[in-house]
Amino acid sequence: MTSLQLSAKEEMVEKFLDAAARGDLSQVSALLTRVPSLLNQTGYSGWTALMLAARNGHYHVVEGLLSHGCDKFLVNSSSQTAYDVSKFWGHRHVSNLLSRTDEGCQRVLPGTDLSPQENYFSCEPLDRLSAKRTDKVWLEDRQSAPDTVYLLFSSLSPMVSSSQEEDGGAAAETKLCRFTYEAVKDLIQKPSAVLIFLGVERRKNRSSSSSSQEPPAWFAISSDEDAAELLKRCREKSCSFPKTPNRDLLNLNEEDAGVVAQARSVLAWHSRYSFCPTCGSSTRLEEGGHKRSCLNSDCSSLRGVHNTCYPRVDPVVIMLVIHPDGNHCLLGRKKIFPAGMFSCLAGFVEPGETMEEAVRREVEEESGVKVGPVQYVSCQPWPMPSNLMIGCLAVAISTDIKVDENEIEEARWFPRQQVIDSLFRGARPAFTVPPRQTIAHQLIRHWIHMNSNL
Ligand SMILES: NC(=O)C1=CN([C@@H]2O[C@H](COP(=O)(O)OP(=O)(O)OC[C@H]3O[C@@H](n4cnc5c(N)ncnc54)[C@H](O)[C@@H]3O)[C@@H](O)[C@H]2O)C=CC1
Ligand SMILES: [Mg+2]
Ligand SMILES: [Mg+2]
Ligand SMILES: [Mg+2]
Ligand SMILES: [Zn+2]
Repeated sequence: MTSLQLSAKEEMVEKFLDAAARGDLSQVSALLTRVPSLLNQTGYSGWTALMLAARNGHYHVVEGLLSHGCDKFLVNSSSQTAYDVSKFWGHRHVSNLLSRTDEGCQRVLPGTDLSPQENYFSCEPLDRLSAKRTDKVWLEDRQSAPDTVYLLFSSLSPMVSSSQEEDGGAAAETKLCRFTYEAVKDLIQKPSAVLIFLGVERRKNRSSSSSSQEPPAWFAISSDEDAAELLKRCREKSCSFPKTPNRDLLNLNEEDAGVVAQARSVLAWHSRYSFCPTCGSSTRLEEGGHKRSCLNSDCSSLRGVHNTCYPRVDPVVIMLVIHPDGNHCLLGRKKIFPAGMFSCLAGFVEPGETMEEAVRREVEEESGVKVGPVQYVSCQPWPMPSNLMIGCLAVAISTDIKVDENEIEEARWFPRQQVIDSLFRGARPAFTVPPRQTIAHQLIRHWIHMNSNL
């Protein structure tokens, strides 16, 4: 392609984007009829036509672009979708249009913003088929099927392969290494191995007529064989078992992260509950690795249903506390945080406590601030080892800060503008927010978007 042709093409893209930004629906439609490939193009700014129309509140252009089938989940360099942009600039009619995912659901829950909250570790690419966990014959059959996928874990880390940037920079992408039955069957047979049935792949195209064949099943195996020996099984050179899961497991794609959220939590439970918590006897793995039953026939855990036999989940509340003036939020830092980073306060829910009370107690314990209303926003599985992070917004009813120095090094009220600078502009922010994969980041973002039209 000559430079002349290239610039003509670029000119066409800019013309199209300009029409969308100005709200000129007839020009947008005319250009799309001539050049349909313009639909999801980005210009110099990195914004699509949908983002620009959403930025300026042009409802009919947004509607027109959606009817042409444009991709509403594309993001700009600040990781904002068109929906985020319209919410930020207060164009509620446009954000409602962009968030409409299922008209039927909105009739049942009127007024609810049903745009999916996409927290990292929350994606469910597998159908867990929990009813099949007790079907030993089916499980054994799936174990040895040629299309079955195995993930290999060592010390609670999955084997991954990382592609490096060409200039030797940071790891660009981390992928789970997948193995066949033939490649790992010797490991499965070892008595120390722990095997977990994770589920079967969800069919992408449900109407597909080739559905008589079962979709591939996925298993996780934890092995105590030497990690260096295990790595020799992988053909890719760049494979490893990450050493710092809190950091390294955040570079997976969303689907792999969703699978790891389940596998790592269940394996962590096995590694911590080797013996029966009720009587201390040995236990046996059952139900595709989702249950441990006591081998002592007199044990009371064998009578009735006992939660000690099933993988545990620890609920944790995590909250963004908003100042009574509506314009500041409370963030704190632990000593272990990277320099300059502040995050939402968080704490384990205690027995016999509601989520709202846990929010009020933890905030007061850690910062001395009293909290009134609490509102649930979204949640996130956090497999270090098995937390469910329950994300809330909360409104403060007192503002003096007195930190619990055992847990928090510093807590401060941050003005909205400083938070916006940290999230989006980042030239010289007063502080840094946690990475986008954390629900803490998403809660802070949610508050900024929610209030952008005040
Ligand atoms: N995904 C995210 O955005 C974030 C995730 N987290 C996670 O939330 C967890 C809880 O937050 P913290 O502020 O540390 O809680 P916290 O404020 O309740 O304090 C932790 C202390 O509580 C005690 N504790 C009570 N129940 C516990 C349990 N079930 N397991 C372990 N310790 C327990 C221990 O003494 C521990 O040192 C962290 O471990 C961290 O992994 C925390 C902040 C952000
Ligand atoms: Mg805490
Ligand atoms: Mg605490
Ligand atoms: Mg606590
Ligand atoms: Zn027992």
